[in-house]
Order: sequence, then structure tokens, then C-alpha cells
Amino acid sequence: MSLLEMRNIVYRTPDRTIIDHLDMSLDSGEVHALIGTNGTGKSTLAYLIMGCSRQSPQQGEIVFDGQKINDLEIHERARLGISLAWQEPVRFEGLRVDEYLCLHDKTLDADSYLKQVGLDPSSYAKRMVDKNLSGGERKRIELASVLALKPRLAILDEPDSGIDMLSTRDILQVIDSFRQSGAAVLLITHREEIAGCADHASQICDGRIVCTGDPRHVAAHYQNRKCLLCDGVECGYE
Ligand SMILES: Nc1ncnc2c1ncn2[C@@H]1O[C@H](COP(=O)(O)OP(=O)(O)OP(=O)(O)O)[C@@H](O)[C@H]1O
Repeated sequence: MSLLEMRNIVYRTPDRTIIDHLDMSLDSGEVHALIGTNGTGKSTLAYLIMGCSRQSPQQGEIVFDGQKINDLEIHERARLGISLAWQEPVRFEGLRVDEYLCLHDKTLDADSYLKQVGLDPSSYAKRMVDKNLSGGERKRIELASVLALKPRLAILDEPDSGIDMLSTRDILQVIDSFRQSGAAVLLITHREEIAGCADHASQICDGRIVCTGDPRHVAAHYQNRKCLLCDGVECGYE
């Protein structure tokens, strides 16, 4: 059985359907890229898995390690080993970076996590988590904090956003760190070169998975094929 199974998920707001009968699964240790254009439901899917703001699908089942988690609170899901690195990192003012990384376990070596995200501990460990950190630095610290949680499933919502192109290699290294830790990773991205490091990829369009399989195949589909809501011509379900 897969670590995470999303079965026939439907999520609607009063105005519209955002996730539309979506099926998707992830195995332990698998890096699965989810690619799609703006507003196709990627972050919504991440929030549904994490249980943010008590969001729950109106239809379908989210099953983690054999357990239906639709009705679990966010902290209960976190306890099962699910973690989310937000697209816009949360800011905990008044904490030092090393304290922030070790909030849940004071015995952790904060420096090793900073190194894994390409930040020099001698420059960053004792800085405050506040507005003086740049967006890209906060993003890296957020990724380090998720690594430090040692999740079984890490959901990375656009880990590359706000980080310059030259640092793509750092992001790929971070994803590799998750892989080496044995975590499954749901990697949300717009960028094919980031998706290319995954074991598996899926393209989402208007809340539905329209293509899934080898990342190169999915990236080519995403780039070259017309897609129902991307540009008005229905794409194939290959
Ligand atoms: N609570 C809500 N109420 C109304 N509309 C919502 C709500 N949450 C999300 N949406 C809409 O659902 C759509 C999908 O949003 P979502 O953030 O999941 O997209 P995304 O694929 O992550 O986009 P991006 O790549 O731009 O981050 C958007 O049109 C968004 O405005």
C-alpha cells in the first residue's frame, strides 16, 4: 500500500470546484513532483493533505499509512509525520534561527540543517527570525525546519519560489537530503528542471491530474501539449 493515497478528492468553495475528483498516490521514499500553472489547485491540495484551516474535502478519502485522515486536526497529522513547507514561509518573530530549528527537540544540531539548505551556520544560526532576513533566506530556513522535523511525508510548496535561478542546485540538494532521510516528498513546482529530480510527476489542471508518470514525459506534456483549462483544448489522459 502507498504511504499517501488521495482517492476521488473533491473540494469546492461556495463559488467553484477547486479539486475535481482527483486520485493520486505516493510511496514511502518517493519524490513526486506536482506541476501545473497558476491557480490550478496545487497549494489547495497541499492544505487538504496537511489539514490547514480545518480544510477537508467534501468528497473522497485521504489515507496516510492505511489510516483515513480526513477528519484529523493539523497537529494530529503532524504527529503522524506529515509536514508542510509553506509557499510563503511563516515568520516566528523573536526567535533565533537555531532556536527555531530546534523548537521541537533541543538536542538537534541546528548547524547541520543550515548547511543542508546552503546557509553558513556561522552567519545565520544566531540571527533572529525576523524581517531582516530576505525572502530567499527565510525560505531556506523554512526548508531546514521541515528537514529537522524528520517527516515521513514532506510537502514542499514551491521550494524554489523566491530563490534565484543560480541556487537551483541548492534546492536539488535539499530535495536529495529529504530523499536520503527516507521521507516521501510531494514537490510542488512550476519549474521543469526542479520536477526533473523527482521519481514520478503529475500535472494538475483545473483540479484534476491530467498526466502522470516519468517526470520528463510529464514535463514535456506540460510544455508542449494543449490542456483543457490552460489553453482551451482538452489534453489526453496518458
Ligand atoms: N478558500 C478559497 N476561496 C475561494 N477560492 C479559493 C480558495 N482557496 C483557493 N481558491 C482558488 O482556487 C484556485 C486554486 O488555488 P491554489 O492556491 O490551490 O492554486 P495553485 O495551483 O497553488 O496556484 P499558484 O501556482 O499560483 O500558487 C485559485 O483560483 C484560488 O483563487
